[in-house]
Amino acid sequence: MSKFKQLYKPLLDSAQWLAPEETVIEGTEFGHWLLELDSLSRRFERHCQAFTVSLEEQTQLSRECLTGDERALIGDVDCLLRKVVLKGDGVPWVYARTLIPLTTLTGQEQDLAQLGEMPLGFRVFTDRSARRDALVVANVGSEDRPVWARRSRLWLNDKPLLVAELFLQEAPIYKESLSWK
Ligand SMILES: C=C(O[C@@H]1C=C(C(=O)O)C=C[C@H]1O)C(=O)O
Repeated sequence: MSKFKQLYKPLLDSAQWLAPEETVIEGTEFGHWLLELDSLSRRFERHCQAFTVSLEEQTQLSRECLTGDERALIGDVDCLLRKVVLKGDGVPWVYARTLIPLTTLTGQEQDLAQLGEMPLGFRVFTDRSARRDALVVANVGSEDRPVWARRSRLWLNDKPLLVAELFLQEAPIYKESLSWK
């Protein structure tokens, strides 16, 4: 089992999601990252020479495996599960887990199943219909050493997908000297 699966999946699974206004993130530097409504990949690109995605796993997930929360957000449907690690200059920055309902993988959106190592954000945010909502955040670390995660729903042509992201220790969001841009 890969390190990512072993360490990061349980962290994301344990997240107690909160609305941003219920947390301390607003007005902070890292808050600007967590609240990004546009593409996170595009923003990361501005903080490294080479932004890459490594595809850890892509499998089909039966609707019975969804949590109640997930069902409420994307429907009671079978999904494609995509797990990736986003890297800046080879350093792991984010572990991301995306649920793409099979009902979303229709028409123009069929290509979402074939992204491979192309960042999902590059595909989604070039589409004019793209939008993000239902954004929640969680600190899965401690108060002294926060490890931030967020979950949000993306819409493409009114079809949903659900992305959960865990911001790893080396991610630029923790670097105070870097202003958000
Ligand atoms: C959703 C975005 O895409 C990023 C890329 C992902 C992928 O390739 O699977 C997953 C989550 C995101 O952090 C984004 O850039 O905002």
